[in-house]
Amino acid sequence: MFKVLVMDGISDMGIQMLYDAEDVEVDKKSGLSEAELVAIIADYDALMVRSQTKVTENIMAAASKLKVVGRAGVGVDNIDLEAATKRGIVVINAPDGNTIATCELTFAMMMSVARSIPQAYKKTVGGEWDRKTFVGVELRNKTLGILGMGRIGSEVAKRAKVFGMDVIGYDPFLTEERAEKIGVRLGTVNEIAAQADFITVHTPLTNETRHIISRPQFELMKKGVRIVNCARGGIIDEGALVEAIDAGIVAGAAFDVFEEEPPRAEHPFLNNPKIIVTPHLGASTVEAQENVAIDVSEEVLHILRDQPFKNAVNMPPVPPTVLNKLQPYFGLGEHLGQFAGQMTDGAVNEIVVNYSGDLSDVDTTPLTRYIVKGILANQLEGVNIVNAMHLAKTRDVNIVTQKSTASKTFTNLVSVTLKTKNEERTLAGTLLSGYGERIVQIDQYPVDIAPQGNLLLISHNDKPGIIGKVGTLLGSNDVNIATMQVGRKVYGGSAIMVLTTDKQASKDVLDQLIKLPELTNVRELTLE
Ligand SMILES: NC(=O)c1ccc[n+]([C@@H]2O[C@H](COP(=O)([O-])OP(=O)(O)OC[C@H]3O[C@@H](n4cnc5c(N)ncnc54)[C@H](O)[C@@H]3O)[C@@H](O)[C@H]2O)c1
Ligand SMILES: O=C(O)[C@H](O)COP(=O)(O)O
Repeated sequence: MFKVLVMDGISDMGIQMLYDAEDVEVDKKSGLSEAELVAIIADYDALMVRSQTKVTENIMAAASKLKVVGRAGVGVDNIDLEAATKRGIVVINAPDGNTIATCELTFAMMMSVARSIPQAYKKTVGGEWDRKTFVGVELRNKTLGILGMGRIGSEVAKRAKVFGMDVIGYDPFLTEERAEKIGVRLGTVNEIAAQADFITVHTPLTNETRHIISRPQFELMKKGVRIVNCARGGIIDEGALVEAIDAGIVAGAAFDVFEEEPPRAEHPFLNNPKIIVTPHLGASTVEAQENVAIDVSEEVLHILRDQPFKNAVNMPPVPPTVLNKLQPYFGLGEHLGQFAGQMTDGAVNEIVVNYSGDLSDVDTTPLTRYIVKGILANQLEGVNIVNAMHLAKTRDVNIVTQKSTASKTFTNLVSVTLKTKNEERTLAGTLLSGYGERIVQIDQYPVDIAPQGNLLLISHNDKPGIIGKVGTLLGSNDVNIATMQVGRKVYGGSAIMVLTTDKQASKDVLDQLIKLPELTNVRELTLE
């Protein structure tokens, strides 16, 4: 039974599939401190949060069973991604579900700041009938500058066009073709600052976007500009904004998000009549909350059940077409890794993976993760496909991927070479239609082995009678041989023998084997 901890009031309707799942037990909690979470998190396989719960390194360190943190929303700045990756915890988000809700709040804020709706409301309910103070501006024929033209920025642009606005967009990843398609002119941050009547930001908060609008940009702005932030606190420099309002440059601002949330009582925005504020409500619609909770619940179930998932934040996304093609090879990749890792002595400093045939025209990075996982699992505990590459990097293991279109014999072939200071070992495998995974080469020897269970990898000198000797010795020690493969290049030269056995040979049996004069090496491998 998997235990899922659902925090932050995530929609009950959205997580219904978790309640319905027979292999899942759901606990709903909210408002827990870091210490309280640390105390209970070891019980859980999955944690689901919105933006309130900070999923810190301390929480991850205590989360011995945790496989996944699901963020029911877009921003993952409340989750320590590095700590999660290090521990092999998948972090997923729900990137699409709250786009429209946030876009619509942005418009509500833009119109509110254009017409001073909150200020007018406050006076009216206070008994004043003030029709002089609140003369606003229209959106029509105004220039809207948008920083960040992703999901939300693009939806804002579309609606702005309908309002008759001229839109300038800035986004390093926005191509001219796409900008043209959505009717947006491309501009730099400073061009937007100089030309816009309204500016709205829709980027994540990163080192590049922190204070992307600050004093130098406010100095370029037209008098009467209005500023909206429904993305993340810190993208716009809060102190510089207040200065620009005081200097008469900015006529009004609307903020849903703050550098520190919730803002302190003395925050300068809270008593400034030109600034309207909401408490991070962008995603707070019934529809958005249901959408994100459904999306994240589906993904959490996939991860808990070891099924493929798509929205991992701490792993590159895998397009469905690529996933469909690669998925059948994941088992082979992991077994090749386990086999190669166990047949190699010493610290691996380079892993060379060559994909040929059917696999040469697809992004094989996800498959490489399975191979690296298999290799490292021999030396390290807690390796999985999330942290495998990270662990390899922290151990200075160089990973080289090569592709070759033609495989002489097989329609697909994956070869793995491990290099250490003293040796270089190669293993190759294929997926045969109707036969499944096969290992077809060990170093220079052609073989045909199903990679599973207990294996004995024996190097020997090719002499008559040696197979019988090994068989007799194992039989007399009650180790039943299930299959046997012998590979050699030339008669009488060095050769290998690969046996699958029904049970593991004991240390004593391995010692007896290596004493046979024809054997040069004996190694026991276990594939899971
Ligand atoms: N207020 C809320 O409740 C709320 C709700 C949803 C999303 N958000 C926030 O809104 C932001 C945007 O969400 P989205 O779903 O559109 O994300 P998205 O990933 O679709 O779009 C972000 C865009 O920002 C662009 N970008 C990145 N760095 C940039 C830079 N230096 N300059 C300009 N553009 C840059 C990216 O190329 C991308 O196109 C996120 O920070 C998200 O957390 C807030
Ligand atoms: O990044 C997001 O998705 C928004 O900031 C929404 O956050 P919330 O889930 O706490 O409303």
